Amino acid sequence: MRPYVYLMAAVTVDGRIASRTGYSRLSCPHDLKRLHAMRANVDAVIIGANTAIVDNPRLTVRYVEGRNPVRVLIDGALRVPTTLRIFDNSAPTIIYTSRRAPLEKIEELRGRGVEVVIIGEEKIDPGDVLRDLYRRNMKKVLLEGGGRTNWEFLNRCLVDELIVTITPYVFGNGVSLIEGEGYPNTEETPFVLELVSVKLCECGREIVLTYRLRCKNKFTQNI
Ligand SMILES: NC(=O)C1=CN([C@@H]2O[C@H](COP(=O)(O)OP(=O)(O)OC[C@H]3O[C@@H](n4cnc5c(N)ncnc54)[C@H](O)[C@@H]3O)[C@@H](O)[C@H]2O)C=CC1
Ligand SMILES: Nc1nc(O)c(N)c(N[C@@H]2O[C@H](COP(=O)(O)O)[C@@H](O)[C@H]2O)n1
Repeated sequence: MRPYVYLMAAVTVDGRIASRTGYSRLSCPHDLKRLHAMRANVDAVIIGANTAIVDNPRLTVRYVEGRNPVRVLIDGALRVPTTLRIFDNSAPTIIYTSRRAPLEKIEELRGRGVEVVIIGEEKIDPGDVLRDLYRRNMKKVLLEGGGRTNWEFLNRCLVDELIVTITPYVFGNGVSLIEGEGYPNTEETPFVLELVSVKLCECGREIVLTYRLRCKNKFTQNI
């Protein structure tokens, strides 16, 4: 068993979530409210190491009323600095890392109340992460990027709903919503996307697309 997985992001018209310099503040105030309402609705928010390093996010609920989700970081090499805001104790934080992680860093973080879970030899299987979160009674989680982490989950059919806000910008380069090895055509994807809704954002210049993902039978993960 695993939690239901939402993937939420703001993209430019050319599908980038960040520019080549790492700039990613694409959401307007209403879109941020939507993001924070989603955070308040889920049990955990998951990010990858680059997002943690580049954005130094809080991952708390601030623009709506609601409780903070558990913050989950996936960092195979445990290369994030220990000074990040997600280690500030304003909400629980769990790190999933591998046996490659430096022991001193693990000890330091554990000493500061961060839960460090060693899972895997090098690469972390996102299915293992979801199974572990489910065992901790987490039934709904939000994947908040970045592109590489999105690919790791999506490529294994581990995303149930995709909520993407298209914002009125173009970067021409940078980080894509999904950053992976890619698919050669529209047939060879492990999933299909079913359109659920198209909404104009309250700010007036953005479009919010919601898709449900259906995993093609032969790719269904047995978790
Ligand atoms: N506009 C938006 O909505 C958002 C934009 N961003 C932007 O995305 C950018 C970062 O994206 P990316 O560079 O693609 O990196 P990322 O944030 O997806 O992190 C990738 C890293 O996470 C770790 N990781 C992820 N999955 C792993 C696994 N299965 N096993 C082991 N380690 C794993 C690895 O260290 C990997 O290099 C940032 O600039 C950030 O600002 C991030 C979230 C939302
Ligand atoms: N939905 C969305 N829209 C954007 O424009 C974004 N830049 C992001 N980024 C995500 O939000 C995190 C920042 O969170 P805090 O404000 O620090 O709580 C960032 O790290 C990305 O995960 N998302």
